[in-house]
Order: sequence, then structure tokens, then C-alpha cells
Amino acid sequence: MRTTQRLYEAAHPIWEQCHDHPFVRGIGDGSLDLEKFRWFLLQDYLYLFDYARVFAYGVVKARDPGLMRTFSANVDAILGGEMKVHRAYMARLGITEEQVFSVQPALSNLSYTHYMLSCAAAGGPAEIIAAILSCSWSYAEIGTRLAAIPGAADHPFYGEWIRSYAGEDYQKTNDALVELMDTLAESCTEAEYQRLEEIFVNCSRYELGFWEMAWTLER
Ligand SMILES: Cc1ncc(CO)c(N)n1
Repeated sequence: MRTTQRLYEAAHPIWEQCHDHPFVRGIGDGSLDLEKFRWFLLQDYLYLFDYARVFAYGVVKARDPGLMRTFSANVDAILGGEMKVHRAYMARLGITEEQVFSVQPALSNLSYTHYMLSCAAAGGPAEIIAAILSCSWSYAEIGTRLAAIPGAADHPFYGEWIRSYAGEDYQKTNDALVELMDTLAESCTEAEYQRLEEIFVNCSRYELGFWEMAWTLER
């Protein structure tokens, strides 16, 4: 079985809870309270800086120049690509970048990013991709599932969010990360695999916690 298939199955029950979460459902049916989305957006913007830093660890740790370029391209894709969608929503909601930086990260957010950063600091490229993958992959799956709901991707406010994660650019970037995980784990021992699974499942738990943080407006 492919490594990523094993990882997927290990995290599957948690991912289903993410799909069923009222915040995610609310984006899908357009009923999500704007205040909750606003809080999510602020927290997620802060989150993405650290998420980019996790990839930056990969730039530092990669020994292979091709892999180094891949990590670097992902840093760029987050800072210049994914965050562009956030900045567009911030503009619609009248939020400046300065205002975001005056917001304190919720503990569920801070704990998540610091867990990823510590995995990246202690590990190598495989651990770094394991820490990144549940974020990237679960959003790719959420985007695809939400886009399949009739009318959801055309929603005047939440449609843009759905279209960006369901869109070809995001999906392709995620597919490449899934493939990279399989490549990096090709020759790992069972004990090394178990460490990757531990990271992947823990990050999935943090993902669920992030939706809950936004839903409850956790400060
Ligand atoms: C919390 C979180 N997880 C994953 C993604 C996808 O990159 C995101 N933007 N935010």
C-alpha cells in the first residue's frame, strides 16, 4: 500500500469530522456567520506565515537541489498564491494587514503551528512533508467536496474560497505534495513510517481544532 494511502486511512475518521464540522458545512450551504469567517480569516492569515516557515525549514534541510526548489516554490505559493485569496477577503471585509498583526493567535492556532515547526526543526524532509500534508490535502478534499454541492461555488461571498481550494492550481500543488510524501517515504523503515503517521494524525487533530477555534470564536 502507498504510504499516503496508509496515512489517509489513519486520519480518515478525523477528516470526516472536519467535513461534518458546522463551520465547513456553513461554507458549503452559505449559512456561515460572517463574524466566524472573519475570525477564521484573521487566524488563518497568521497561521499561513508559520506554515510557509515550515516549508522554509525544508529549503534549509533538503540535500537535493530539486527538492530544495520544490520547498522554495511552496513557500512562494503560500505567500504569493494562497494568501492572495486571504488578502482579497480582507479587502472585502475592510481588514488591513496591520490589523491582522495586532490580533493575538488563538492557542489552538499557536499550538498547531508550533507543533509543525518543532516537527520540522527536529526532522528531515519527510517529517516536514508529513506535517504539511494534512493541511494541504484536507483543504484540497474540503474544496472538492464543497464545490460538488450545487450552487456552493457560485455563492457571492463563500464561492471564491471554495473555488480557490477546489481550483486546478491548489489541487495540482497538493497532488505534487502527496506524490512527494510517497517518494520521501519510499525507503523508510516501519518505525520511521510510524513517526510520519504520528505527525500526520496529530496535524489532522489540530485541523479539526482549528475549525472549532473559528466556530467558537476562541480568543
Ligand atoms: C488551518 C489551515 N490548514 C490548512 C490550510 C491550507 O493551506 C489553511 N489555509 N489553514
